[in-house]
Amino acid sequence: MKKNFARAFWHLFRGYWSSEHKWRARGLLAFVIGLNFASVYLLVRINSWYNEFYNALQAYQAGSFWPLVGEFTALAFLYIIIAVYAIYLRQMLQIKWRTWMTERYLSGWMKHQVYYRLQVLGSDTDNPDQRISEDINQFVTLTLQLLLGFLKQLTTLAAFGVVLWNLSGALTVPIGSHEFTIYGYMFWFSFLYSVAGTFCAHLVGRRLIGLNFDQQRFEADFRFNMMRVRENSESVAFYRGEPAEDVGFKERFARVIQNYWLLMRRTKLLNFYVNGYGQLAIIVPLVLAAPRYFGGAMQLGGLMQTVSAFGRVQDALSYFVDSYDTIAQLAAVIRRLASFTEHMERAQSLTDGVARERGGKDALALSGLDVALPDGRRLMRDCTLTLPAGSRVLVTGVSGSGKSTLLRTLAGIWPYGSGRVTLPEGSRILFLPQRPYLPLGTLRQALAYPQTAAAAGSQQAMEAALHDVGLGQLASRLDQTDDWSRILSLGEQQRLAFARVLLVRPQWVFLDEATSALDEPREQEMYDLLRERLPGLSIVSVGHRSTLFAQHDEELHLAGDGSWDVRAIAAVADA
Ligand SMILES: Nc1ncnc2c1ncn2[C@@H]1O[C@H](COP(=O)(O)OP(=O)(O)OP(=O)(O)O)[C@@H](O)[C@H]1O
Repeated sequence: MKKNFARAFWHLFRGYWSSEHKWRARGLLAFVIGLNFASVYLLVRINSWYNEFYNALQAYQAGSFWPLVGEFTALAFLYIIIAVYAIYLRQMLQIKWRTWMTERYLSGWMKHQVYYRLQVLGSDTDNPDQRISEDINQFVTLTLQLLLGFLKQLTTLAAFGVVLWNLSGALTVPIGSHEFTIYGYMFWFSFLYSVAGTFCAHLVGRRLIGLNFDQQRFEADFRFNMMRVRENSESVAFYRGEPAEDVGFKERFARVIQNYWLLMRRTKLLNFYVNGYGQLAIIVPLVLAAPRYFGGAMQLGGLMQTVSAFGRVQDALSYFVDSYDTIAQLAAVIRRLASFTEHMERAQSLTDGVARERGGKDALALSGLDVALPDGRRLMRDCTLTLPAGSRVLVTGVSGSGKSTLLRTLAGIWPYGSGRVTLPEGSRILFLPQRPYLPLGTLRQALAYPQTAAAAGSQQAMEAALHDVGLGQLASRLDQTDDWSRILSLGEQQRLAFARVLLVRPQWVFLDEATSALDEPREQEMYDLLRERLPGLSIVSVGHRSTLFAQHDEELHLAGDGSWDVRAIAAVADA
């Protein structure tokens, strides 16, 4: 498990650091590490300044006062510059790394229609949006934070450990008739103090981890509940579901508040402890060093330097123990990202069972085509068929017989099956799903999709296309940005999709229940429009309505058990 985890981390980590940006990235990282070392060095210098300064005060050396204040100012100034840039440059590295990873994941998610295949594979529970936006950010931030933090605190511990050791001298403790000498006793005490202190903080604070986790969960539930209502506002309004929703809201919000009270109480306890511990940390080194001070082995300067060094060693040690929370967080992020990466790689490497090529002169040819489900069940078996240019074929069959899946196979987005699909060479092909997708943005962008607004056609062509499909009233709103999939009725959206066909001017069009929300006269108008404006257009439609027969010449019927047959529509009508 640990080995897998380390491998997963390495897999996610190494990409950027061995990419084309590796030298700049490594250089920047080395520079940031160097700045961190420099800041520790300056802290050591400031720490020994305490010694000189307080000794000068104790000896009433007025002449040393201003030079020492000047030295402190210079050291502090340098420290500020270094501390600020260490953070600024770390963030720069963070943003570069995140950009690189995000771009990689976005292109991986888009490549080979992985965003769709993940759904087909049933791996969509992974919330790709969250993985790509939040988890990558967290992975990068936490990794750098831990890596640089560890290095810095390790250096601090080593540097101030030595300072403290040198300052402590030896403490002789008489026990019975024996005398024990503890060398570097201040160092050992600071060590024990931090370990014991952090352990107690853990005892008091560990419940907070679970409580915080629950808090996030309850907040998310509450938010999700409101989002559901927003998304389904019309249904809720029709049902007059406000009282039921109100109960749901209150229940979920009560959980948020209840847990927050627990969180507050536990935080109060922890704050008592943390503040007490912090105050004690001021007095403990003084008490420990006092015997040497009063014994004359140490001057005021040494005492003050000891207090400061004690604080640094203690901070550094606490950092290691406190980091377990961050490590746990990073571990969770790595687990989520690793499983997402694995699913994505699996989806990418899923080879299409059906060979797809361009070549048939103007004709669409299927040879030995099997369309299957992920579990191996065949929806269509051994289909060999040639549809010449200008064909108008209606695919029929009972619900669930595989009509849409056949279209997916022809579109090359369905990986399960075998055989060969040969698409007409050099023809433009367009697939229209039942629910047209309208991207965010202006109506012009929605109309142009999947082309860009600039490539789709002139203002005139767009307006004409809207008029042709009976949406002339929208022509003046082409540049209006809105949530068009909410504003337009499903029937209007379907007509917009027909306007897209007029703009793309394909030679082949595949319609998957693309007129299901239109009334029959409108449906006929749309088919007539295609015939009139795009003569020679080949049409393959999926649909249930009997009126569709009149728009097609042939019927491809799927029986649902894998068998299929093609018949001329006239024959169907005569029968
Ligand atoms: N991603 C998937 N994973 C597993 N099975 C699926 C998946 N998508 C579709 N199916 C199954 O494939 C079968 C055919 O579905 P398809 O949508 O092609 O049918 P259809 O003939 O178009 O139905 P309808 O007329 O109801 O639209 C159904 O039994 C469906 O449950």
